[in-house]
Amino acid sequence: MTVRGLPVRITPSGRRRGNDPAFAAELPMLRAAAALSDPPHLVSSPPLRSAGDPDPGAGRSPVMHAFTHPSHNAADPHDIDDRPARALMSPAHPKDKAAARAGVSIAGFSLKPADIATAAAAAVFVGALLGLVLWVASSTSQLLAALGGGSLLHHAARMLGANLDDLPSANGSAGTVPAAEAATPGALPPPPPPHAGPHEHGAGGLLGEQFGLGSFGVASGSLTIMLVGSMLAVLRYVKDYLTESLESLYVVTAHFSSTDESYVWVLSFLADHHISRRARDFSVSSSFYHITGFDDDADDDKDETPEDIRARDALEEPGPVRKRIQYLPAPGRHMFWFNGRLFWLNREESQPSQATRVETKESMTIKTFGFAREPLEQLISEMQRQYLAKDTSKTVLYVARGDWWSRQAAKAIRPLHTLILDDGVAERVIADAREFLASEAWYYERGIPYRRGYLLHGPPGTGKSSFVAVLAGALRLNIYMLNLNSAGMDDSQLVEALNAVPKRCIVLLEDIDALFPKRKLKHAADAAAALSGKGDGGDAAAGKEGDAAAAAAGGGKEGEEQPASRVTLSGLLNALDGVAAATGRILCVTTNRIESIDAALLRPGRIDFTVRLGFATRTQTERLFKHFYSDYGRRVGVLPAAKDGDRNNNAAAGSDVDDAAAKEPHTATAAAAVVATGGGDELAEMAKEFAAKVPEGVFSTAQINGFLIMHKSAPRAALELADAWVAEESARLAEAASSA
Ligand SMILES: Nc1ncnc2c1ncn2[C@@H]1O[C@H](COP(=O)(O)OP(=O)(O)OP(=O)(O)O)[C@@H](O)[C@H]1O
Repeated sequence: MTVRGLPVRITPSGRRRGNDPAFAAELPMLRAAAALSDPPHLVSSPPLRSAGDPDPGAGRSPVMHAFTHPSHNAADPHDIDDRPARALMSPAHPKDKAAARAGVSIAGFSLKPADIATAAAAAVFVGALLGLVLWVASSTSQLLAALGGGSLLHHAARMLGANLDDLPSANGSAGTVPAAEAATPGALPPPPPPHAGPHEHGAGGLLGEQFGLGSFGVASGSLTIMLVGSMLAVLRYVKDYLTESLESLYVVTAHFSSTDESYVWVLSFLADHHISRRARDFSVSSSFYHITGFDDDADDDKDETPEDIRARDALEEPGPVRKRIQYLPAPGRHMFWFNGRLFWLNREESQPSQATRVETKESMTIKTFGFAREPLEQLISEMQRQYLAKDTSKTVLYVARGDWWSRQAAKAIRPLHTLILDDGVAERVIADAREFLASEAWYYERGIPYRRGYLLHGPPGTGKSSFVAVLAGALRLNIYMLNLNSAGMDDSQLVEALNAVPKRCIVLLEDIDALFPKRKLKHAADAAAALSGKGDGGDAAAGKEGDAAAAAAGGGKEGEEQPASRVTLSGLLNALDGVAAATGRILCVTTNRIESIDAALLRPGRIDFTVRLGFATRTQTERLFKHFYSDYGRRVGVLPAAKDGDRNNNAAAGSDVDDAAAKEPHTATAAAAVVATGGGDELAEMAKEFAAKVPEGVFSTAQINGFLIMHKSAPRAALELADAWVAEESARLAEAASSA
C-alpha cells in the first residue's frame, strides 16, 4: 500500500518488544510469516527504516516500519528497498497461518476452512458448556430441595439473633416458625445428643447441626458453592476465549504505539474528527500543537507568514499567549464511522516507559468488523495522508527516550539564508548530503555502509545547532536527537534507539565532548590568545576560541567533571557503525572542543566531513548586520516609534540610546529621506562600517546577534553604540581569561 509514494508496512501484532530475547529469537519466524499471510491483526511499529525514495525530501515523512522481510534486513548494507511499496502482511497468531489458505465465499465474505472449523468448534464448545451449566443448575436446585429449602435461612437467622418474623418461611409466608421454638423466641436449638459431638463430625458436623443439616448436607453445600464458583471462573475464561477467538475471526484490529510515528497520524486524525468534539469522555491536551506542529488556526493548514504574525501581534494584548487546547477521546472505547463503516477505537491508559520511568508510552487499537483488512488499511492510509498534508513544511524533532523516540516538537523549516556563515560553507555541506542521499546504489555496489557523518566544531554560539536545523530543512529530513546523558540511556538502549531511526533522517549528537570528563581548560592563555588575534583574522583564534568563549560565558564549563554517561565510547562506536547499525542516516556531531574527541570517533566512515565554524569574520559580521535590518528600506516610515522595551535594552547597554535612536528614520519624513537616498545603499554602508568596528575572530555570531537584537529596529543606533559594546565585551573576555 502506498501513500503519496510512501510504503505503509503492516506487521504482525504482538505485545513483546524487540529487546525481549525470546522475541528476538522468534523474529526470523515472524518475518517469514510476514511475507506469507494475510491476518486480521495489524500493528504499527518503530520506524526501523524507510523506503528508498529517490526524492530525498520524501524520506522525512513518517512510514510504518517493522519486522522487515528477511531479504530486507535493515542492518544489511546491501539492503535497498526500492521495490514498489507494498504492505507486508502477516498473521497475528501462528494459528492464523492456516487462514491464509483458500476458502469458500459466502455472501461476499471469503470463508477459509480454518474459519469454518473454528466456528464449528466454538459452537460445539458453547453447546457443551450450556449443557453443563443446566446440569449444575438442576442438581443444585434438587440438592437444595432435598435439604429443606428455607430451613437454611431460618437457622442462619437464628444464629445471628435476627427477628424470625421478618424472614420468609420455606413456603413463602413470613414469620412462620415451629411451635416449640416460637414459645421461646431466640432460644438456641437443643444441645446435640452426646454421641454427635464435634469429635465425630468435626467443625462441619457442628455447623451442620447448628443449621439443622447433617454432615452430608454441609459437604453438599460446600461442593455446590465450589462448583458454582468454578463454573463462574470457567465461564469467564470461556467468554474471554470466545471473544478473542471470534474477534480474531470476525474483527480486524490495528495496534498503534506512541513509540511509532503512526500514533501521531491517529491523534491528528482524531483531533479533526468529530468524535473529539462530541466524545463525552475526553482528554485535554495543551501540547498537541507544539508536538504535532500543526497550525494553531484550525481553519488553515498553511504556515503563518511574518506578516500574519505581525497582524496577530497587533491584535493581541501583550501578555502570556493562551495555548490552544485540543480535545481528544479519553482512554477507553470510542466508536466512529469512516467510509460508511463502523470502527471502534480503544485508547489504553498510558504506561511509564521502562527505560525512563518518566516518559509515558501509550497504545491504541482500532477495530472493525469483517474478514478483510482493506477497510482498516484504507483508514490508516487516510490518516497518514491527512497527516502528511499538514506536515509538509516542518522539521520534526525526536528525542531518544531509552530505546524509543518521542516526538518532541515540529518546527517551521529554517531557511538557509538565516544562517550567516562564510561564503559557500553551508552550501558545500548541503550539496554533499544531497549527493549522499542520491547515491544509495553506489554505496551498495561497492559494499560501503550507506551512512554519512558530519562533525561541526567551533566555539559556542557560532551556529552549529542552527546549521543542523538548516541542513534538515534543506534536505527535508527530520532530526533524531540523542542525549547520551539521559536517564535510562546505556549501550544497549543506544543500539536499540539507533536501530529504530528511519533510513532518511539526521541523527544529532550534540556536545559530544561533554560525554566524558573534561580536561582542565587553559582559559587564561587561550582567551588571551583569542583576544590578541583581534583584527588578525579568524585564524589567529583558531583552536582557542572555544575556551575563550567558554571563559567569556562565565567559565561555567571549566574543569567541570561531567556526570559520566552510562554510554561507553565503544558502545557509541558500535551503535554508530556496528553490524546492526542503521543505514541511510546522516549523523551530525557537534562539539566545542574537537581536540577532546577520541580519534576513533573521527575516523572516516564515522565522520566523513568536518566543518569548523569559528568566530565571526568581517564578512560574516557585515552580512549579519544586513540580514538583521534586511527590511530597512521597506519598513522605514511604517515602523512605530521605538518601544519602551528597546529603550530599556539599549539603556542596559549603558549607552546614550535615546539620542542614537532618535536619529533613526522612524518618522514618515525620515522614511522619505531614506527612500530618497536609497535604503539599500545606506544599509550596505552602515553594515560595512559596523563590521569595521567589530574585531574579526573574537566574537561569536550569537554574541553579535545579541547586540543587534537590542537595537533591532535601530541600525544607526547599533552602529553608533558598537564601539562601546566592543570595548565592554573585550574587557569581559579579558577578565574571564585572567580569572581562569
Ligand atoms: N552563523 C550564524 N548565523 C545566524 N545565526 C546564528 C549564527 N550562529 C549563531 N546564530 C544564532 O545564535 C544562537 C545560537 O546558535 P547555535 O545554538 O546554533 O550555536 P551553537 O554553535 O550550536 O552553540 P553551542 O555550541 O553553545 O551549542 C541562535 O539563535 C542562532 O540563530
